[in-house]
Amino acid sequence: MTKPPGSLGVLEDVAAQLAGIAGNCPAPLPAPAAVAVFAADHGVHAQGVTPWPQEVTAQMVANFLAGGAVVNAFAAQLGADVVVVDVGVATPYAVEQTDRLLRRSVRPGTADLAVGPAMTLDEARRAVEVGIEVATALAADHGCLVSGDMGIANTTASAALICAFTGTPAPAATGRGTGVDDPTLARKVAVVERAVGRLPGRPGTPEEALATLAEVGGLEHAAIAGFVLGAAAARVPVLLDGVIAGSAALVAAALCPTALQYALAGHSSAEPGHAPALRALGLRPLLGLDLRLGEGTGALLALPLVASAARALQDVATFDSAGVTEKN
Ligand SMILES: Cc1cc2ncn([C@H]3O[C@H](COP(=O)(O)O)[C@@H](O)[C@H]3O)c2cc1C
Ligand SMILES: O=C(O)c1cccnc1
Repeated sequence: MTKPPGSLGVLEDVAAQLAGIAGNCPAPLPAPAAVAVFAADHGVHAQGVTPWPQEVTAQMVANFLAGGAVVNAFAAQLGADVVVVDVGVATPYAVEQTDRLLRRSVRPGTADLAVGPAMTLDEARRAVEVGIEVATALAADHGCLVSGDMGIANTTASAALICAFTGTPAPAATGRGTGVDDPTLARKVAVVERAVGRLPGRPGTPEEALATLAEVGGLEHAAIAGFVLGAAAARVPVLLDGVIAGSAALVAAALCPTALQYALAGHSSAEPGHAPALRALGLRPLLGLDLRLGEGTGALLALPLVASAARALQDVATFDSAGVTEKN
């Protein structure tokens, strides 16, 4: 390529990764892209770990379908499709059925992870399978999958998963989520500490990973883990969003380590657990914008970078073809 070797920095790694994923060089453009917003509720909401009422999850599902959320704005900017996957929203919502809403509820929200298992092993497995199914279907007509999440209180479950899988102490992995005050943050840390304290230790096997997910995770975390597995199986790149996706990717990595070779981290979230999660995954975030929203927004913002990396590999002339003299 007509540029000094290495001059595209991290984008060269991205281009090589895309070529590896496709098994072809140059890789196809990561287009069209589809963001799947996995929505679910959390029994741990009862512990007062977030100021937002639980019904906001369902209300945001309606907002996503109406096109009114930030993820819709960013997706529109990039020509990406948005689908919403209900894996366990607790509040009923009345929306017109469209093919952009997949009703795949495993249960109407998890149980309170502060006091016992969030879900059964079977429910965790079924939610993982929803993610695999969605990724498989989207990969048939999309060149890039993007993870999104919606679930009031889900940063608490994310922190618990990150502690469980990386050994990070609860105070270092637990953050302010939507912007909680000091007393609420202290409650969150205590809840995460207590939940992780019930676990037998760091999960090593896939069975232990599923058990950890069932004990302290969320239904959307399970589905996003499956989404990563499904994207890898379909040989399509999957762009990960923030701390919810990062914690879910830890589950995916424990279920199938090679699956993470198909994943890119779109950005580094302001939530403190995200950095140790990405470190454990060996993923370098493409953007650092102090975002803390979720929905897939940070991953979508990184999509033009990934597309440009692929485009450069496709379009840029070689020294030979352009008649440019090589360095001495
Ligand atoms: C209106 C609104 C839109 C959102 N979109 C994403 N989240 C994000 O915030 C929630 C997690 O934060 P916490 O653990 O503090 O509850 C999740 O729903 C996440 O997707 C939202 C939150 C709200 C309130
Ligand atoms: O990192 C994220 O995706 C995030 C952070 C805070 C709240 N919701 C999502």
